[in-house]
Amino acid sequence: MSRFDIQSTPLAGLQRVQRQRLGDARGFLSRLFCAEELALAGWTGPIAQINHTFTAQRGTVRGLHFQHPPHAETKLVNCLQGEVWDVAVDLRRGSPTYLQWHAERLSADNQCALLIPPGFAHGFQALTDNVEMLYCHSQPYAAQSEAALHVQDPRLAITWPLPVQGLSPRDAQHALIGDDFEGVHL
Ligand SMILES: Cc1cn([C@H]2C[C@H](O)[C@@H](COP(=O)(O)OP(=O)(O)O[C@H]3O[C@H](C)C(=O)[C@H](O)[C@H]3O)O2)c(=O)[nH]c1=O
Repeated sequence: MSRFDIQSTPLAGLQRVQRQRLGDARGFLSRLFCAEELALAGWTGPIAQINHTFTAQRGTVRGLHFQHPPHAETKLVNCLQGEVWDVAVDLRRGSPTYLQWHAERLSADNQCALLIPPGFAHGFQALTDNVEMLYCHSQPYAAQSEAALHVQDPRLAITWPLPVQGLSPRDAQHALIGDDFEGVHL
């Protein structure tokens, strides 16, 4: 029995993954990851690292982060507490949807995750206080391969449901996309 309802999005490879809860009088069991099922959605390797983040204040935005090869990664982004506006930006050089973005509301209630393929930047806005996120990464964190875009970059024109706030000092100073920006060469 499938434990995930996997749906495509307008950006090729970016998938909305809804977990199916197995509930009973005590509560529920929900599967976060299944190598066999998620291989069908494009996750073909082992999980390299799992991260847990807590974001205290509604309105806070984290992102837009990505890694260049050889550490370009697939991410499975889960919201286990609260609700977020989760954004992925297609940076794949040559993609017909290059620099386009897509967002999904992820929440503990809707049990939805976003499977983000290599070559995408990721960010989110907390829509509630006390948001907890759990990320599965197919590649290890590699600071030397990491890059980022500004969450309010006019070339992306991402709509954030709430006024952007709480950027980290690092996220606040990411450069805007210039004519020399080349995206991610996969
Ligand atoms: C991304 C990352 C960071 N770190 C270290 C580096 C810093 O010392 C510290 C905080 O890093 P940063 O401010 O980049 O973390 P976030 O802004 O919360 O980044 C997170 O939010 C955005 C939306 C994402 O997509 C990232 O994948 C996700 O990790 O954790 C790690 O040890 N592992 C990691 O994978």
